[in-house]
Amino acid sequence: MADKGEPAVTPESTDAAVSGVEIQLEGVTKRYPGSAEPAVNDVTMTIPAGQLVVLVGPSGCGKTTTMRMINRLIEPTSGRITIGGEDALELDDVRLRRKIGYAIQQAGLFPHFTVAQNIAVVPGLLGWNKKRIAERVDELMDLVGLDVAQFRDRYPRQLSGGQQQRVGVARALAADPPVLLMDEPFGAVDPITRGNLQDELLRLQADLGKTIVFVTHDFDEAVKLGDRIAVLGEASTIQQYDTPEAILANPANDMVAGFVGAGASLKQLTLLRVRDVDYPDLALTADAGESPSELRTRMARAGATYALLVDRRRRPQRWVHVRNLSSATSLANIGRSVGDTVSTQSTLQDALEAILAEGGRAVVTGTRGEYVGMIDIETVTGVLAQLREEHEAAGTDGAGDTGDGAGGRAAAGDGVGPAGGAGAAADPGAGAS
Ligand SMILES: Nc1ncnc2c1ncn2[C@@H]1O[C@H](COP(=O)(O)OP(=O)(O)OP(=O)(O)O)[C@@H](O)[C@H]1O
Repeated sequence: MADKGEPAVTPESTDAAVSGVEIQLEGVTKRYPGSAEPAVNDVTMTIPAGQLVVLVGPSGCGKTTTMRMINRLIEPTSGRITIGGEDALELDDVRLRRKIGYAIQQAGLFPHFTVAQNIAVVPGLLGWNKKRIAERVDELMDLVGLDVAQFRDRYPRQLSGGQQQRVGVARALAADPPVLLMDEPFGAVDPITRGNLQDELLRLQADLGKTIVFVTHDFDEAVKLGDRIAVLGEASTIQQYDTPEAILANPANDMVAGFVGAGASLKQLTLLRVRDVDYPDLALTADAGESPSELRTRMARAGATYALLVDRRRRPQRWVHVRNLSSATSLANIGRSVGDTVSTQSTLQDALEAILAEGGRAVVTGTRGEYVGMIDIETVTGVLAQLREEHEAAGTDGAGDTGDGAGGRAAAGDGVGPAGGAGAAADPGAGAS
């Protein structure tokens, strides 16, 4: 039988060297002239040093206004903002530019400046010498994945949207500020480029450990990027400020639940990887050199209906059913090929897709593509149940999707092998490999 033990959830820690500083907003309000209602009303929040905090909320709720008060592009009407303990209002322009990088949608590049000149803007304002600027430009282009020789002297119009965004991020990082403000920086690019830019930002942040305030109205982007998410309502009132896991498991109110949307439990699966959970090593493996009769004996002894054929490097090749063996003279060409596999690096969301495509369980491969185990629907639903329990114990009642439908299906098949095959459910003890 498949192992029904509680899956251990052990998300890896992200121990970047922190170069960021804490930002505090205390009772910050912005009233635009002529408006009866404040655009931002009495916001108090702490953005911890070295974390990526996402401000997310509906259009017009005041996200941009809140962010732009941090770098004083907008002056607060009242309240206090400190950056690394210093009052933002008391920072002069030079210190402000050194401390805070700023990246916006469509990059906001100067069209008549080359890539290098765009990246060099802040270092130039700070009075760096030419050599130091040139070195920094090269270093940053490399950091954001732009080939120096190819792109240095191009103009923004000669770049794709994604390349422009990379230049925008490089420019924001130019003076190595501890704080980075990013206002929908990936809002104007196609979904694939957007996913790549998000991955790169996560990679960069793992190295840089900046304090990043990131504005978006895309909740999925917030879940993917945020160490913490602030869900904002009208006039930037904070509806919930917590980790993505906690918000997905326990939306604080109907507004947050609406924003989280359907499938909240399933979204949590993007936060965990296969290597974070216990998946059983259940398949009985064989290589093509073994004789069919030997394998049949081993399968009978283990009570297995299916065996997994692996190549010399233990990479999964095909599933062989016990009934394929009676007439076979060799294992070379029998069975059917292993379908979607997942790696230990895959997210549980990707694993779930493979499990569903494979009818209940999927083969897990290690870093060299070798067989390391099987992950099944019970493992995934067990993780969801455990996350829910943890968050229910910690907080308010969950308002999201419970994922019970998938849990109901999980009880159906215990056999090891390509589920959906008639023999799969009758596989009592495939423990050996
Ligand atoms: N310069 C301004 N003068 C007057 N009202 C403004 C000004 N800038 C923004 N507002 C108003 O303040 C409110 C908040 O705007 P803000 O741009 O901060 O929202 P947002 O959440 O960033 O919106 P979006 O997601 O659409 O960019 C809106 O009602 C907007 O109309």
